[in-house]
Amino acid sequence: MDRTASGAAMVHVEPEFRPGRRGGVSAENSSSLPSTTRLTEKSPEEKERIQKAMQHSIFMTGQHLRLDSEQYDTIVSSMFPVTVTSGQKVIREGQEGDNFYVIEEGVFKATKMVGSARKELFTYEHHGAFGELAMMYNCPRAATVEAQTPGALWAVDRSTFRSIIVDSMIRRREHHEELLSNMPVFSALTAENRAAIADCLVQETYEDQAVILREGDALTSVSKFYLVESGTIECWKVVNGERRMVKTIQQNECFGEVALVTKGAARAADCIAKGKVTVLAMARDAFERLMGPAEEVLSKTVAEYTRLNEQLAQQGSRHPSLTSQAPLLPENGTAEGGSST
Ligand SMILES: Nc1ncnc2c1ncn2[C@@H]1O[C@@H]2COP(=O)(O)O[C@H]2[C@H]1O
Repeated sequence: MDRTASGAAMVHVEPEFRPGRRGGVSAENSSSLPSTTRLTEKSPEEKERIQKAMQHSIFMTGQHLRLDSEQYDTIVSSMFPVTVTSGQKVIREGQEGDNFYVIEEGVFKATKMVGSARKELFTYEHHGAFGELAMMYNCPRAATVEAQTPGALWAVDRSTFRSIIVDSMIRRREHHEELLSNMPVFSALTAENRAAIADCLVQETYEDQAVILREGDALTSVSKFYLVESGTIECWKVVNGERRMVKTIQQNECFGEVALVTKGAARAADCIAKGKVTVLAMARDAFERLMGPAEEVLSKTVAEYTRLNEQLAQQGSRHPSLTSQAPLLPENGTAEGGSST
């Protein structure tokens, strides 16, 4: 095994698919992928290396593409390692795109011809990703990317990349539409409304005790509305100076609607993951744009919470069923806005 300048191990492979290199070939999701795609099970060590490499890519962390955990896993399974030598051109401007690359290690310089001179665009210092534009827009490579040191990359080929993204988007929409059809809050919506909502939902996962919303937090432009896909949310609220668990929210139910419906009110309760939780989050602007037809249902929910809170406030002592060991809230912010997978 070779070592790069910084001493990290590099795996030498040809820049092509390596079927079944480690473990079995995963059949999951493979039916809609090109026949050339090999989904290879990655070892825990490889997964860690890929995850580390992807963390530094805005594109791959989903801020750009909004990959959910399923899409992310499929991309990881289809990745194959590529090693390059110093001076090697990984991508040539003007050529047809072959692969999308995530940097594990190495320095790479992107340049472009401007007039008769080659202009430096960007230097990737051991992290980042490149090569997505030609894949997504079916256009020639917009720049040349050359290794400045020996490097290690993870690559996804063009047709796999395209079909994972396109196919995952379709499957994700269908999955979301099915979930929405089981959620009472969406019962008044038309199929078209639901399809539009399905497209803008982003899956987020939270570990046990993660604080998703915190009572008293003001709404911001990145505030969200949440649908519980799996798991349980505990809602805690200060009532008469005492912090109590006031509600549990389960699969197919929603939370975070009160502040959005009452426009500008602070979050009315802490919403905390009980065990591992998966939610579908809807951005505030999408909520305001798309949830109009659900206004009546949402207003009823808000009225029910108001009634419940009045009842709780009138209770002289703690109701046993409403109390339990209150989880300590971390000092700093909530998970809202930054924990999509
Ligand atoms: N008793 C309660 N009063 C108000 N909101 C509650 C209560 N119990 C649970 N919640 C949920 O907790 C969420 C916190 O954020 P929101 O106020 O936007 O919306 C709130 C409701 O979805």
